[in-house]
Amino acid sequence: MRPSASTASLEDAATALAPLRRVRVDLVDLRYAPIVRDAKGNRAPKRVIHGCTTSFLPGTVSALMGPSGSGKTSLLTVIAGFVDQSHVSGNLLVNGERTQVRKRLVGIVFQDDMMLPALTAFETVKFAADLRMPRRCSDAERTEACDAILNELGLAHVRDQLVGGAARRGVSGGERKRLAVGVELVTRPALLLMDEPTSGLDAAAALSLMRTLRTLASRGQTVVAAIHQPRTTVFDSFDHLVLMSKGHALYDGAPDGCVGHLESLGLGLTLPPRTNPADWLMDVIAADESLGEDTRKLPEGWKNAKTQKEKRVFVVGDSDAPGTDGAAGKRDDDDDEGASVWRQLRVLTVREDKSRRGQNLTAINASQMLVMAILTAMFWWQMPDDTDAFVMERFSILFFCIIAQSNAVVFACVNTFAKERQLMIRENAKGMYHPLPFFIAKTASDTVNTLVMPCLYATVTYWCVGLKRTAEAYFVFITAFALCILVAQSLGLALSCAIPDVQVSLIVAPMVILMLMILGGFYVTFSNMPVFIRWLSWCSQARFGFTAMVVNEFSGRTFQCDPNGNHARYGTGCPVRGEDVITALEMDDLSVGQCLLALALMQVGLRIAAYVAMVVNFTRLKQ
Ligand SMILES: Nc1ncnc2c1ncn2[C@@H]1O[C@H](COP(=O)(O)OP(=O)(O)OP(=O)(O)O)[C@@H](O)[C@H]1O
Repeated sequence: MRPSASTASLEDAATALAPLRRVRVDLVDLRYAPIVRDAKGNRAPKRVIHGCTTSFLPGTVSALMGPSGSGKTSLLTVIAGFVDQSHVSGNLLVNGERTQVRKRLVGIVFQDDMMLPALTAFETVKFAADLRMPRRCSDAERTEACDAILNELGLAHVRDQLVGGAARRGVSGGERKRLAVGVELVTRPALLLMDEPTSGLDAAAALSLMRTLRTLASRGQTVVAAIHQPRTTVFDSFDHLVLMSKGHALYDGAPDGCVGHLESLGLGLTLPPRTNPADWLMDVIAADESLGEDTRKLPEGWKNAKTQKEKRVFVVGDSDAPGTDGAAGKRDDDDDEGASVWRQLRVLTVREDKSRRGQNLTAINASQMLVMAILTAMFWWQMPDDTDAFVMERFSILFFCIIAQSNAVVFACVNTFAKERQLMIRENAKGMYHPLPFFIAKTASDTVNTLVMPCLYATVTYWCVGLKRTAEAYFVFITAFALCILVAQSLGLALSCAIPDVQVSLIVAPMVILMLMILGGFYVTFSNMPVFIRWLSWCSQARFGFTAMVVNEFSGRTFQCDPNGNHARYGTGCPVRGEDVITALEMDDLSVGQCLLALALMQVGLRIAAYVAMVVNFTRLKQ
């Protein structure tokens, strides 16, 4: 890569896309049996790959083809090292060495490519480059490489267009697939694995993508694509075909030899004229699968085939594999890992912020805040501060502020994290970053973005309804409110991280927050709560936030008695002392400072709990 020049030339593209080294992968009787749970909850290994022996060579495009459930995706994830290795047996050889492919040398594109819809095509590739390119690369070199990649993949015209998604139209399906390839190319991987690269694309887009894969292979990349039922043109563009069914290999060799092999088995199989071979192969496999596992003919047919016996299997220790750099040919670039932890933190913080582009300060959010503020102001407008008739109203508006915003924040947090976590799991498995910088970046972004609208609402409400009119009281109120909102959000995040099922966390989180609200002391005073549950109020952020606000609002004040009112609840004296109100509400056991400290500790504790749950649940190697 050359350090200067802003426009990516063809030469730049060639360099940016050429793999760092050439890698040959040999599978020798590779088996994969993950532990699965049945309906009764019993755990047992499930044989997903039954013994696969094949070779993937640099400079070639190989296809793993087979019906749904044949094990194509599983084989790709096993090769990429994305599965629990204790469930894998047999040999996986990389340039003759029994080892896993180094993460920096492999790029994997999943069927459901996950990208952040609010980023542009260039930003998507650039963030990947910032996280994955060698540390010594300058920013200019990264930008140059990204432009070269976009040019090469035919994406220059959508460089500054948003990726988009279901809610917002962005790049087309074909462009999206190519962009997913581009994200992987930033590390110049030797081995590119793709799951269903052409699914959802029309004939022209599918062929164009295949041409791109061929170009990559021509530069020395080893390309392996799992594909279900390709069109004839796509089928013809492969160099190598592995036909699979229910974890068994049915054929392995040149694509044009596959039909001949099946026809030669003596099963009366013949490709009808003017038929797409891929369609016919799927029909033949479906018929064979319907015979049942013990009476199937095709797996046995391949085991006994002459071509199978003649296949040269690469052996352990043979590091002079033809067409590779050999195990000894390891290059310095291999050792240059991606971004440092500080760089990861910086890049992820910027990405987190950009990925929320258009989400926080939208017209809808602002309108929602305005409507809520108008409604609140209407009901509690400018309460007189010298009569006890409005003591109850002061009390209720404080709690309403907490409850109105906490629920919305928790729900938004669970929803947002549900979308982010799959991407995080994938990127973490690819070794793009450590979970800690991701979590810190998320916490920083959450803190800023979550508070803007609720604090605006609380500020407008505070002055409209006529709460204590001093700057100091407002400052305490907004601090208690902000901490309360942040703790509620952290609780939502901790629950999302602890409960891997999104649907369950969407049900549990609002229930927990409602429970904590009831424990806040507004609806039921603490002494009237059932003893067995009263202690839980010490875990309620609403209790601390509400107590801080009540003490802040009422201390040091006196209220004249309304002649028609019943002030007995707040003490016998008249005028009513604010301290008597606090005592009557059973909120005299904690000071404002203690409440704020408790909220701050809860915030730190919940974030730590969320991080631990995230690491335990989401950053293990699993897809
Ligand atoms: N971790 C796992 N736990 C349970 N079952 C698994 C696991 N991994 C794979 N399988 C099972 O292995 C079989 C093969 O799945 P795989 O996704 O590899 O098939 P595929 O050929 O890629 O299918 P498709 O074309 O539909 O994507 C399926 O029955 C799947 O349920």
